[in-house]
Amino acid sequence: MSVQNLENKVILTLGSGSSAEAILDGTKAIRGGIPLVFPQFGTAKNPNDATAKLPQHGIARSSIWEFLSATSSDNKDHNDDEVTATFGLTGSQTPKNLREAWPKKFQLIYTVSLTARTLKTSLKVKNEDNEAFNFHVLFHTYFLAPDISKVSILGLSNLTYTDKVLNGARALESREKVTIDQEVDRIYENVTSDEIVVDLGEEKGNLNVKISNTNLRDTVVWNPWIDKSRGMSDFDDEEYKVMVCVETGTVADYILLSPGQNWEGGQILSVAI
Ligand SMILES: O=P(O)(O)OC[C@H]1O[C@H](O)[C@H](O)[C@@H](O)[C@@H]1O
Repeated sequence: MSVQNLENKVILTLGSGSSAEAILDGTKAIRGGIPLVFPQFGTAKNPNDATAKLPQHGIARSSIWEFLSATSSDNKDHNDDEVTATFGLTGSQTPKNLREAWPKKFQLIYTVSLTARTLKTSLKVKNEDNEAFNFHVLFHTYFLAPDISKVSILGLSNLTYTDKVLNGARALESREKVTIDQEVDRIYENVTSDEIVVDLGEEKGNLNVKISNTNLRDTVVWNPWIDKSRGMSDFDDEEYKVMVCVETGTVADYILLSPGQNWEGGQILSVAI
């Protein structure tokens, strides 16, 4: 496979990675791509948390964002070309039910940059409220893979994880390569390696995607497997065989942001060739 083909494949993988059953009319978050989780991952554990009334994964993935800008660079070596788009969301732009559930004043700026080999996504959070607030953030990236039995994830060994499939049991990852042959839903904490590698097990030459991050602490690995897939109306029953989510964020603990302060974090997906 040539570099160009490999790159096309990556773009195709990332760009077309939504479920055949995904709902695209805005009534539900799209099951694919990179849904943005903010300010709550899952649902709040504690009924006293300020985010306790929010639905699963919060506000950002089911709000309509405002397009802010687009820029592109045109270099001699087109491999260096970069296209960047920014999008904004404020508390007043979120659907009424979500605004009422979490009535904080905030501003989000989401920046997406694409080069031949990389996809960068970065989120800036500004607290425009009078009080500090807590939030989680997560880039819930779906990867399309030819065959889940050939997928492995590197860079997670020796990390402590919370296993949501086993009711939140905690354990230490001993494997160099994390593979998937059953339902997996784990939060790996304090990911010290700047580089997680998702080996998608391409048949003609391996397709590896490297994930590096800025200012994020945890990595979630998720595959719903057979029963959960059947229970999801916006996911085909067989699609668990061709996908994995490897999600970069800070979700084990909240990030506390004081009034007037900014926080920024992001991920870079790159083709490791
Ligand atoms: O079905 P959704 O709300 O999109 O969530 C999909 C999945 O997201 C994360 O990976 C969570 O760890 C899972 O527990 C959850 O099932």
